[in-house]
Amino acid sequence: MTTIEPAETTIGPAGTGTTTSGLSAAGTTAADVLRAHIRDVADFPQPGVVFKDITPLLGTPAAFTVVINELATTAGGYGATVVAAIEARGFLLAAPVAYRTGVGVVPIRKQGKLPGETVSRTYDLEYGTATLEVQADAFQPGDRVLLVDDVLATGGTAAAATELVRASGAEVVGLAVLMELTFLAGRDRLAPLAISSIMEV
Ligand SMILES: O=P(O)(O)OC[C@H]1O[C@H](OP(=O)(O)OP(=O)(O)O)[C@H](O)[C@@H]1O
Ligand SMILES: Nc1ncnc2[nH]cnc12
Repeated sequence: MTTIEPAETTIGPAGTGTTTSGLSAAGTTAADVLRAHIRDVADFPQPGVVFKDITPLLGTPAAFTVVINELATTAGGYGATVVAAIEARGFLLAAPVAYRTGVGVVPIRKQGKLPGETVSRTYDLEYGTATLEVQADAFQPGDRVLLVDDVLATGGTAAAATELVRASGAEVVGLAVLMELTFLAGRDRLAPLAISSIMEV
């Protein structure tokens, strides 16, 4: 496998010395970088929910690189042979993580989007109900699958995705997310699944 090291890029205000390695001389971590590029939106998509908007992160190449590299390191640590991307925001993260890690990416989509035979699960999330699907032949026997998403909240989405992968005959080695809303206890719901989050809220 070819190892590609991205060019070291300075991010943040000039002179802060934060780099794409995720660490600066001052000890800035990937969590610090992520926290600085998340926008809280009150009462979206419904009253009482504080929505964690990742669009500032997506729009800041150097910060995005730090975060993708961190997720790719996680994927390598789990020995993942394939990354499963949870629609929609998970797609934006899982594809570059798969590319960086040198593995394939499988889309886990909302209902009605995938052709051919699919496996599906309906679940509740922090603000509603949804159905996820994966193609029945998406995984090979022996695949070690890392689920990738932006947010772990109640864990409903990740639980459904885990069930889908297992029903397709593959092993889920873990879940990697940008952030975990700890007050919603998704981690407890998913136990004993291995979960890696860059930052906790
Ligand atoms: O842990 P949970 O309570 O299940 O919530 C987490 C999920 O909620 C959001 O997805 P959403 O369904 O809003 O879809 P989107 O990415 O298409 O916006 C988020 O991207 C996670 O997938
Ligand atoms: N508060 C939140 N912000 C962004 N995505 C979410 N998914 C579930 N809860 C969320």
